[in-house]
Amino acid sequence: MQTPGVPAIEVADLTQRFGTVLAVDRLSLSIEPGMCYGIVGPNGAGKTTVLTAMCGLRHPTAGTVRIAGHDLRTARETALARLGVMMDGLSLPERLTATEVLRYSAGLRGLDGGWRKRAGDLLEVLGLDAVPRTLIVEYSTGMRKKITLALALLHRPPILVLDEPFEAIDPVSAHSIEQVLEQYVDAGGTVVLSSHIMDFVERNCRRVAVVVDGRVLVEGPVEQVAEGSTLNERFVELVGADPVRPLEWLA
Ligand SMILES: Nc1ncnc2c1ncn2[C@@H]1O[C@H](COP(=O)(O)OP(=O)(O)OP(=O)(O)O)[C@@H](O)[C@H]1O
Repeated sequence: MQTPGVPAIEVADLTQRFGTVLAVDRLSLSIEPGMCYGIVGPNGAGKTTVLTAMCGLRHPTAGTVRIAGHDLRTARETALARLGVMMDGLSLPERLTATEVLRYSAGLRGLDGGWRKRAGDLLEVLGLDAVPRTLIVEYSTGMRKKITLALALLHRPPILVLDEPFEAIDPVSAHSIEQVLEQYVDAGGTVVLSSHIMDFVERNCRRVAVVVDGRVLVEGPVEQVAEGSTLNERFVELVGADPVRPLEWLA
């Protein structure tokens, strides 16, 4: 599915400033093809900002992003054609149903007729086939997340970039999504995702980067980063959690 030896995604010295805020600080990552790669970190650490730059949705202040060897600045179209993206805030055609939105996307991408079977399968496994007449504007947060995932997979890209794919997703749907991602990686696909669900990262990701204050604090195989603890325990240890002082008005 991808060229051996060429990283699926390579980020070098990525820096992102928002005014006086340094959201990402010379961050570098190299993600080999054919694995699920997790990016974890506390709120505001810079995970979404890194994924946004990986998808070419914002030009970073500095640094480079290569997708399958293609520099996003000089070969943007070729690079982005390899990606399926699930990010909050991506606009959707609100007055269409799920099937219509998938048909619209297939048309824009010039996909051959095989998209119909894939669209039907995706709607079924994501449980969106139960509401065929519902317009996107009427969707809940979790349903929007699911249709965005279906759109990300429809053209069978070799690389998926997913920002918090399980946020607002019910446990049954989360189980289905996990199985879809497993199949995708088993077939040679690369998944790069951010998540606060450490259990998922531990079960499914081969490597993980712990990002704090826009920098990579630790990176490596999940078992190595966890150092014999659970990833959750190790995360709290790494990030540092002070005990919450007693709030007298709660007593
Ligand atoms: N568009 C923006 N304008 C200004 N500041 C921003 C913008 N986007 C992000 N930031 C800031 O950049 C920093 C990193 O934010 P980011 O959303 O990347 O963190 P995150 O790790 O994804 O957090 P969370 O886990 O809460 O989703 C934060 O300080 C945030 O306030």
